[in-house]
Amino acid sequence: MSERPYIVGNWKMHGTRAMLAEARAIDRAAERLIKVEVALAPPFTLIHACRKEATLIGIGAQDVHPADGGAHTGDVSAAMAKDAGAGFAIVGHSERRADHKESNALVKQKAEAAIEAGMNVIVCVGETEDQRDEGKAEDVVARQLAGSVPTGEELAEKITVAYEPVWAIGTGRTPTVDDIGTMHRHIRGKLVDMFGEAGEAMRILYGGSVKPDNAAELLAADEVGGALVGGASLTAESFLGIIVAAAETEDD
Ligand SMILES: O=C[C@H](O)COP(=O)(O)O
Repeated sequence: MSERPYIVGNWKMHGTRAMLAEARAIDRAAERLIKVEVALAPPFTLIHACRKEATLIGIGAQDVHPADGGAHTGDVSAAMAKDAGAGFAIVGHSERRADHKESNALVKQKAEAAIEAGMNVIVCVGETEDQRDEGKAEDVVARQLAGSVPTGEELAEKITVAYEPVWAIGTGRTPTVDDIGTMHRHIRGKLVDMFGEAGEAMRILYGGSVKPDNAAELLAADEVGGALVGGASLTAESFLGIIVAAAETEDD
């Protein structure tokens, strides 16, 4: 893959202003960032401050509401997230699909709203353990892609897909490198079906228990263009360990 690896930290519901020091430290490791595209998705409450503290890396939102605005207590629109400093939005994370009963159709609306507001999107897909055990993982991911990813060749460069097997998130368990490669090739095929030639260049990230000590191996899997990192993105030390591993894959 020609593009630099894309390493995105998803802080989930972690972080007060005390965490800004971590964002600053990640940003200051500028010389290592040349070979790697790095971004953080802090909670909404820290987007503006992270954007001010960290000038080199991307800053994004973990979700957006599909509507432009209105009577939606507690929600944040794409335009509001962008105004706070977010350049991209994660949509369809399995925690939102599970905690908030988000359907594929809703995820697609959110992705469309984010793109309409001028942001890029990371659309998350991934099977549960039961679905994998039943041999349904590829079908589940195909349905999620068909239902959640906005189509149109001109949108391809704005969309990244993150494959996150639900059973690997926060568990310390990961699929084998072969299984990741198999699923990423499957996703690539679907993206080419959906976007034509433009689907060849779309980035596909792997997420689920990526750590400094397994990052090199996971990032080397077929069709893996980077990582969506949860727990190991919460300190600069561990996140930088993954970034360094990603940079080293580019040296090979
Ligand atoms: O968005 C990130 C993923 O859910 C992975 O989380 P994790 O690295 O803590 O397993």
